[in-house]
Amino acid sequence: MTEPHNRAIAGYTLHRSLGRGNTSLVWLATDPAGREVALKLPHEETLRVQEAAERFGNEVRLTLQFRHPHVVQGYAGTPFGLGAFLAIRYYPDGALNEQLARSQGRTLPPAAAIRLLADVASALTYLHHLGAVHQDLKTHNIYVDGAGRAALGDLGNTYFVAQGGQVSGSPYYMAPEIYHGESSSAASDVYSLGILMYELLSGQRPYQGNTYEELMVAHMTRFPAPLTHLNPAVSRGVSRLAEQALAKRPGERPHADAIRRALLSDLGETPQDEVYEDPNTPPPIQEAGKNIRVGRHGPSQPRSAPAQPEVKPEQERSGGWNPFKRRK
Ligand SMILES: Nc1ncnc2c1ncn2[C@@H]1O[C@H](COP(=O)(O)OP(=O)(O)OP(=O)(O)O)[C@@H](O)[C@H]1O
Repeated sequence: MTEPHNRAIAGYTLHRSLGRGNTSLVWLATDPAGREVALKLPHEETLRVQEAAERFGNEVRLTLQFRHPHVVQGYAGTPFGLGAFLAIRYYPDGALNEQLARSQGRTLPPAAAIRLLADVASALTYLHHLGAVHQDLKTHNIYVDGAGRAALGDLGNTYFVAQGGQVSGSPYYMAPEIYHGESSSAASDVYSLGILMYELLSGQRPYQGNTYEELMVAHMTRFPAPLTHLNPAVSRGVSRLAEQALAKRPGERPHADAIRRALLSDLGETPQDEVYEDPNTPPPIQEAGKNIRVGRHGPSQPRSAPAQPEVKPEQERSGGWNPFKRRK
């Protein structure tokens, strides 16, 4: 795909367009250090509309601020203005929804799916530890590397709960309380993770609908078939966990970290505590048998107030009916 661009970012060489989202056009580029990156350039329309510009700025700031092995790594960026951009890690296979589309309906082997889910649960554990909510967990926003490890991206709608932010979400993944008009929370992210568990382990989303209203009714009133019925290779424990994540009442859902631990146990591993670096103190010396540091965790700088994320319709990229028009 070669799409025209009229903005050059000093030090970056653009090679080809990787994809187009609602907010930006994403290029494969070489950065000043000679590294291949995915370079997000906001559309002109994004820069013109204040809410959209703030959403992009929010994504830039939080992506550069957060450091976690399962959150897409940000390298450099400028949040606002004509020179706005975000350089992030490049994933040659694209987003998970694109990878799944290429697999033509074949489900991932359960162990591979559970590994991805544990990685995403780990990313959510980190965000929730910081007091943030992602709000837009879905296959479009997950990237998988060549080793089969997942990272959560697209922090445009992420905000710190204590500071407030606009509620948003994608109808296939949105928790019942969000349909009711309540605020997002760690529990509503966990609900979206429950949807993702169904999707990756059974090959289908648990709730279907031809309109926003049908989806709303499904999320609020229906209960999906046990995952073990849809895929006998899924363990009872994981099947039960997915049901708990989809509890209608937010207070009845497990925390992301409990899901992470249960998924790792299902893989036969002993889950360790995640340790997050305090950016103001030097890293502690790790003792044998104690907590394992799994990466450069913790914000890379003291947290600053994020811009209020924009709430806007999301494009249905596959064409046809667009259930995302009625986003909250
Ligand atoms: N890090 C990456 N590595 C490889 N491809 C990427 C990467 N980031 C984005 N892409 C490609 O670019 C497309 C558009 O990216 P994305 O959905 O993040 O755009 P956006 O406009 O910022 O988001 P939104 O549509 O949610 O506003 C993706 O579907 C994917 O094909």
